[in-house]
Amino acid sequence: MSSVIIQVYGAIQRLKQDLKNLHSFALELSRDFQHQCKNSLYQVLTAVQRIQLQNEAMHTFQTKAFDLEQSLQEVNERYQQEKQKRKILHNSLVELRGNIRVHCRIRPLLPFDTASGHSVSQDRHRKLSEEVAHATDDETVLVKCNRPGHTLINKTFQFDRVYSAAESQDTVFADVLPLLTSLLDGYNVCIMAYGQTGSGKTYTMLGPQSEDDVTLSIEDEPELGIIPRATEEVFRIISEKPPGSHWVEVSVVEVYNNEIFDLLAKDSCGRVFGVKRDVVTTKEGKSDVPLLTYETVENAVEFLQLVDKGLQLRAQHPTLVHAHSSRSHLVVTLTITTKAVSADSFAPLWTDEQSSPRLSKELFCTFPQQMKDDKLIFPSRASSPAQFESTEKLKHIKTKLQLVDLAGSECVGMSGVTGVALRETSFINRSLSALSDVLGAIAEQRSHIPYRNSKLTHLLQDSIGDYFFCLLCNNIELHFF
Ligand SMILES: Nc1ncnc2c1ncn2[C@@H]1O[C@H](COP(=O)(O)OP(=O)(O)OP(=O)(O)O)[C@@H](O)[C@H]1O
Repeated sequence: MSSVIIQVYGAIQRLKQDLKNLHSFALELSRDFQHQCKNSLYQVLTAVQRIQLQNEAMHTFQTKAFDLEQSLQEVNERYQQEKQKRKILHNSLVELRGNIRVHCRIRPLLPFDTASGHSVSQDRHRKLSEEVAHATDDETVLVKCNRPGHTLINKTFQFDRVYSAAESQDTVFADVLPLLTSLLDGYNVCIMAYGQTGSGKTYTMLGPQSEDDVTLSIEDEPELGIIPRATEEVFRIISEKPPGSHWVEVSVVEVYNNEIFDLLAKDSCGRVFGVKRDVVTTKEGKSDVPLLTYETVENAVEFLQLVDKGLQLRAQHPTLVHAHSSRSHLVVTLTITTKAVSADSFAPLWTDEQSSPRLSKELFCTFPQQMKDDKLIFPSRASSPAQFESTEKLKHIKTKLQLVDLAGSECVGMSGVTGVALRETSFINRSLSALSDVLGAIAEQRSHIPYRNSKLTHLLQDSIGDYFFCLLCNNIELHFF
């Protein structure tokens, strides 16, 4: 019996020991578990805290981004408003100076003016070697009219600006520059050189002409004229606009004996040859030359190469005064197409109040019919930019820059021309006279402007109607007095 009790007691002791072991194992387990839970909880809490911090940072960032976006929008709106104001001010300034402006350039006395090769009389030799016209200030030219059998008369003529013989191509171009900004603002612009044969029209518009290759930039040839300089400037302005928003097409024509010749038309071998074209008025009242060749150009170099090709075909004949006289009017047209990004991207620049007739400008007209000291009023017309003629539906707006090197005017009686040359001279003088009529009609604000009286004025109709800038070139002789 006692051995049974002992066995039971032993079993109870072992069970106790097992229970004790189990208990301490359970304790250990629970301690581990608690520790792990604590760790996980800590990690979860840290992660939550991090997320909270990130959320806060995100929120701050979002608020800042929103603020920045708003101020960017405000700045952008202010920039657009300032841009509109700049356009208004710029174009008002251009208008205040006059939609039609006539500047006079006197060219220096050159060696060939007195060269013995000239078949001129002794009397003319004497007159040629003395300066008969000079600038008395930057708006006045004094001309000594000293004709055989007449008493010497000094006449003064006033222009918007007079350039003396010493003034550079740079100075002349500086006055043209603001018009190019207007061009990109949606106005058509016409810049032309008018004057007697040999007076420096081609030099002013293109630069010195050589038999060699065309000069391709102002760095290579500082004497470059208005045409290459204006093109460089147009491409410079375009480079500041969004890529692909503007493109430029070029046409080169000459008006010879009242006929229009396309100087960029190519034959089947790709060679350029002058093809006769006609000018018509479209149903929108614009001038257009059907089938005229337009070449797209990407930069001023490409443009000059094209113009150079066209120039090879231009009619030239020697006159008594000038061995390489251009006998045709050269019209280089840059058509700039602007992609309108939105309906209001070409919002009107003028309010009604602003478009009311502004300053009238007094000019002495310098064209043959008005040379007899007539004082004409050239009002500043409140012309609308070309874009206004487009409806909102249109996606593209076209503006034209027409650069014109007119044929030399000659006094038929004094130049001694005969035959073909006489015919050329008579056509040249008739078209210049038609140009004078058009400008007179615009100046007097007549309801009918006789653009169609000559192919030259018909061709230039759109640009003369907006901004017209004429450079009256003078050499030492002024035959038309
Ligand atoms: N401001 C100037 N400075 C230096 N040379 C000039 C200037 N103006 C003109 N010349 C030179 O005078 C000559 C005649 O000039 P240009 O060919 O430009 O005359 P034009 O008016 O175009 O003549 P035409 O009507 O007969 O073609 C050229 O040799 C030209 O280089």
